[in-house]
Amino acid sequence: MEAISALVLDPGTNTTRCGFAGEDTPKTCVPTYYGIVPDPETPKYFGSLKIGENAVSSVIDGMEIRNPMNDGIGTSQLVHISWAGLENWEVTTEIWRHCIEYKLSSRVEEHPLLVTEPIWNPLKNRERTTEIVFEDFNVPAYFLVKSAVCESFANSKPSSLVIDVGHANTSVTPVVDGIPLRKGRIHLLQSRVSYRPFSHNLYTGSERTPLAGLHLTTQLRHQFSEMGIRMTPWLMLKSKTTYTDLTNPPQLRLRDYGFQPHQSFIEYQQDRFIHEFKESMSETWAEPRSFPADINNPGDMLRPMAEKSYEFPDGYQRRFMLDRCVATESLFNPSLSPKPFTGDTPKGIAEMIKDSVDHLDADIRANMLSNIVVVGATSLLYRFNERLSQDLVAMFPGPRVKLQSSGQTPERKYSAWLGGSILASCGAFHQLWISKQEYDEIGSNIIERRAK
Ligand SMILES: Nc1ncnc2c1ncn2[C@@H]1O[C@H](COP(=O)(O)OP(=O)(O)OP(=O)(O)O)[C@@H](O)[C@H]1O
Repeated sequence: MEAISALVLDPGTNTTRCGFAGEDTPKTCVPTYYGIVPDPETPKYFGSLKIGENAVSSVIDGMEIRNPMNDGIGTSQLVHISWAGLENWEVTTEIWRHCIEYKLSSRVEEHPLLVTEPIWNPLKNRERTTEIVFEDFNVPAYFLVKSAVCESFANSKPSSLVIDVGHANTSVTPVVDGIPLRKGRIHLLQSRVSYRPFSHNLYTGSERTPLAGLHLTTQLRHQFSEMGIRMTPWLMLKSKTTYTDLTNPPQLRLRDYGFQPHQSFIEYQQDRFIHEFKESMSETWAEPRSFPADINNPGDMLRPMAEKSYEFPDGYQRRFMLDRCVATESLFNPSLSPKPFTGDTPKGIAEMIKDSVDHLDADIRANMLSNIVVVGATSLLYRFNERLSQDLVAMFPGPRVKLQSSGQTPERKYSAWLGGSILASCGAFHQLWISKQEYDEIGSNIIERRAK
């Protein structure tokens, strides 16, 4: 009889990844953003849900685009408008179900399920996730693992300082022997497994900042609108004429849908070309001297920065040089963000890492600094690691700072999923699964007892 492989679900802010344990990449990667169309017939969600790449890109009258994640911990934006406290979990459940049952064509009740979570996930969310997998999905067995632990395993470095540069967050998590360190204590992956007890007085040090992919998108959006660029998404254009003079743009020929799509839908579609710009044009400033105050007069550079041309969806072509680095520079130097922060300005990524390392027990500091694992899709920015390494070497001149990142794009993007896939398929992990029977006996708090 063919063995039933476990499923691995890695919910991120931008996309939710799912696939079978033991494989190298997730079978599916679905947007975590969803559409909601007002529909009096479906009061459960206060509208009908549209989940998946095609659904959220369909032009539907009144469809609003939302994201059930807020702050990376599975709470909904809806909470902020205070009329649908629990709807977020219902939507989250539907997105997970869509990944497993629709995209993987799998019967979820037949597979053990491993789910990844951020280190800052609060207990109520961990318990809610446990309820969903046992009550709604009826899985035979389940486990919840910290993303940073998965990422350390995916990079064959169970002791490492994991830097995850994602969509809504960039986080730093020290992991020692597969155990993430947080708030003064070691969070044991599972008490029954004999992870080596750690005797240091550790009161460190997972930190996070919103300086990540979404921040870059916001900064680029601001930069483009300051330049006077029309932000018309591809999907809404009937045809385009190429032009280079912003003062004399050709008339736009737009598709006529018979209605005006919802503003959130338009912005979601604008994000598509902004993401493309980020991925193909943006570059990280990694010169020995600081980023020039006047980008039009940069002075001497170690190596000249190539000019690159980009065509916006409406046909506007523009050459970009140092302005390709303005948004990315704000990841390290947030006070230079083109769009200022409304609240306190966060610390730059390198400074955040320094805070985390400074709180580490002196015994392990050097080990962490020479085992820095950089993951997350935003870390794919051109010269990102070079810049990060440069800043960290300046901050820690003594110890040997060594960054490690996979050269393979999927491994960098899906690192947490891949680590989950490795863990869930290894024999020793089998004793960790929480069974349905254990859940029935103890309830959702089993997660706190078995997977801290
Ligand atoms: N090659 C690239 N260069 C720069 N940015 C990229 C690249 N590829 C993807 N991104 C950006 O990375 C972000 C998604 O990162 P990732 O998939 O790690 O996030 P996530 O896991 O969904 O979110 P989070 O970890 O914050 O919960 C998006 O903002 C996307 O535009």
